[in-house]
Amino acid sequence: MTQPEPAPTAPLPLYSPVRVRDLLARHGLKPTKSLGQNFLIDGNILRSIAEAGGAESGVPVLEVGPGLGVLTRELASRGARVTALEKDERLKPVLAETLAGLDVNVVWGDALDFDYASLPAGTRVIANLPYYITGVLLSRFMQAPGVLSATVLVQKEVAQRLAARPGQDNYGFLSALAALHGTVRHVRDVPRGAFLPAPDVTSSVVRLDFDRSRPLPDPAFLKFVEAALHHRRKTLRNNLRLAGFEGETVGAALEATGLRPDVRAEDVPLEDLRTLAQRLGIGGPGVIR
Ligand SMILES: C[S@@+](CC[C@H](N)C(=O)[O-])C[C@H]1O[C@@H](n2cnc3c(N)ncnc32)[C@H](O)[C@@H]1O
Repeated sequence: MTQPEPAPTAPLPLYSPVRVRDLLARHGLKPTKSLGQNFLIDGNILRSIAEAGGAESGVPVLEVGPGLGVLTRELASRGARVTALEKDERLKPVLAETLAGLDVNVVWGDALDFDYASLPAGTRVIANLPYYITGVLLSRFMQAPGVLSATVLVQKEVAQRLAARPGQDNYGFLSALAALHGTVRHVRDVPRGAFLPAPDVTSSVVRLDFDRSRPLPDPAFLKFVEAALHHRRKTLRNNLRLAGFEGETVGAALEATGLRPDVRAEDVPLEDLRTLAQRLGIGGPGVIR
């Protein structure tokens, strides 16, 4: 009697831990901690990042750090026009394998050296960011006129900082920067187990939408805000003095703005920082919007 043929089993998806381990082993790779290499191994999370980020047919998408290509595949299979920036050239043969048949523009090099101003209008950034350069990258996306939104996986603590308002825990320069460029929405938390290897902390997906109908904030004003919030728990007066402003001038400007002389930097609304900056002669037309 002949045995019935075993039913064909569906191949495991690319993001499954077995496939990810196999890819790494076959290419002789170990994730590099200093490059923030924590690879996603959870299909639900991948899909929710792609969906929340607006990866749709014909949409230009920028991904920083494609890694093994699992998120990249998800984005490209939805028809998005993906450009992916990757620094680790050891991943060349991996991406050649995992992105085979897909039209993805992989740019090899440091994302910190990329010219974000060259991105086409309507670009959506969608990425599981290397955590060690999250802040710098977010500020580059905010300041790139073509970028409409950034949907990114970041440490939960960074997500909280992005969404914080003056007077709240975690409020600081990153929160002010985000508020000056648009809005922040918390999409979901992501447990450590969704990555291989697991990072030390919980992560979150956040979506930042940038209002491109407004001019970009004046760089001098941004510098002023950064200085004002440098030691956020100290007084605003002290921070501005440390930044080189003369104590009496700051005192008079605080009084004229209706702020207490000992107001803590983290409690000052952005509108008041704008008024104060104008009183101190900082920034051009972008200061008041
Ligand atoms: C958190 S992993 C994300 C990998 C993949 N997208 C995923 O979700 O599984 C971060 C990726 O960013 C890459 N990377 C780190 N620093 C970079 C840099 N300065 N420029 C470009 N890519 C970088 C790492 O090599 C890694 O592939």
